[in-house]
Amino acid sequence: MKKIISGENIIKQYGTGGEQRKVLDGVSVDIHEGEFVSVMGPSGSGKSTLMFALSGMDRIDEGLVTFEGKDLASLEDDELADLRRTGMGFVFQQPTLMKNLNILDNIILPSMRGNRRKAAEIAEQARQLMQRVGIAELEKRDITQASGGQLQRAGICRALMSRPRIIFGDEPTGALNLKAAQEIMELLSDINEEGTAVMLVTHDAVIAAKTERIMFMCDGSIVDELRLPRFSGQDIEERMNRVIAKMREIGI
Ligand SMILES: Nc1ncnc2c1ncn2[C@@H]1O[C@H](COP(=O)(O)OP(=O)(O)OP(=O)(O)O)[C@@H](O)[C@H]1O
Repeated sequence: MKKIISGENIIKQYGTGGEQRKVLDGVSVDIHEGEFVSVMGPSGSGKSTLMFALSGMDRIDEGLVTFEGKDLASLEDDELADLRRTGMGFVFQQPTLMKNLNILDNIILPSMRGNRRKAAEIAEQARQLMQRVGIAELEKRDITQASGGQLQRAGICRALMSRPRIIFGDEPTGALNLKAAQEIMELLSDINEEGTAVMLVTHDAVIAAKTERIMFMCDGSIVDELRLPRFSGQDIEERMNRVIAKMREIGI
């Protein structure tokens, strides 16, 4: 499988002078086309920092991160922003939607910037995505008139507008109730099955157990990894037990 993102010996530190602390301490990781990956680990172990480093949201101090062979450090800020906008999609715990826009406009807004496609074409694509994720009827609604799960679906539509190669999700189900979280995971799994790689950061063993490759982080390093077959919807308990057993083995 072709690599989409490759990180080699990534070091990221925070602080100044003698107070510097390596939050990523020489992490190497590859994400391949179509992979469904999650990152688990204790709070503060560096999961979000790793996601920010691999997606170019944050500059690293040492090491190398490439996206489809392109060294992110060689890109100017606007080139990096362009690459993120066209090649990557982001889904956070709370979708950052604007209060003065309806849901459709929120979804299409980022696509209107620097895009030569016609507005009607962009809106049509957004409508198709809304249909696809089951929120077609919410087009004109204000964001205060939708549930957390519906807003997260809108956030996913927005992330999919550029037809990204990879979706990064930082606790994308963290603010949702169990049913909405399950539905969002099913949606991400379907999107992944259609060919988009997905990388999630999660604290939740049930979420991680639905992915196919779980990386475990501890103190700024990836200390272990568990590979699982594609989730069929049947064997969640056994998968969770494997995740939990691995966490016990590592001691996290
Ligand atoms: N901008 C920053 N400045 C200083 N320290 C930071 C900054 N961002 C993160 N850190 C520190 O880096 C460490 C790793 O943070 P990170 O958010 O990557 O952890 P995490 O594993 O995602 O944690 P959580 O599960 O709690 O979200 C933490 O100790 C955090 O306080």
